Amino acid sequence: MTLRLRQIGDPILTQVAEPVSHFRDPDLHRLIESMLSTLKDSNGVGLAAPQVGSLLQVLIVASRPNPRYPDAPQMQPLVMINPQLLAASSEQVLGWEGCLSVPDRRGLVARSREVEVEYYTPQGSRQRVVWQDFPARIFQHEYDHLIGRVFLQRHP
Ligand SMILES: O=C(O)C[C@@H](Cc1ccccc1)C(=O)SCC(=O)c1ccccc1
Ligand SMILES: [Zn+2]
Repeated sequence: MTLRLRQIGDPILTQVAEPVSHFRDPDLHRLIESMLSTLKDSNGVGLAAPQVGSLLQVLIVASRPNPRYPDAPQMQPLVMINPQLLAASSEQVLGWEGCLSVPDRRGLVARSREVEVEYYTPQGSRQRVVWQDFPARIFQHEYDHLIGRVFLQRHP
């Protein structure tokens, strides 16, 4: 089922998501399936649960080569539950971003070039990953969604 993508102005996008506590909850797995199909239908490279109305710490990173990042890796969508940013390089890079919740807007955003992340898979196993460049950028964009930050949004 494809879920409605919340747009800028929807208060849920400025709230902080809660950690997942029950990995065997069938609602969690229904949410993950819905996010994967929403991501596919929207042709995005990332998605965070608040964007589909769920204040849970679930995000997906799905880098693929594209006109702005032609050497981006082609990734199977990676579902990350309760992600934690363990380290972020002080070296930052400016790059173009879009947001499925802010249609028709592109913006230049400074992000750490490298991140180290710890997360849980839908099966509940703890993993660590180190990303650079576009996957690192996508992660930081999605991680912002989990703490109620939307790119280019200036709080009045
Ligand atoms: O709103 C989102 O979280 C999805 C967003 C993720 C993102 C794109 C670009 C940089 C960082 C994070 C999108 O997928 S926007 C639409 C899109 O498909 C796209 C935009 C720019 C480059 C490649 C794809
Ligand atoms: Zn976004």
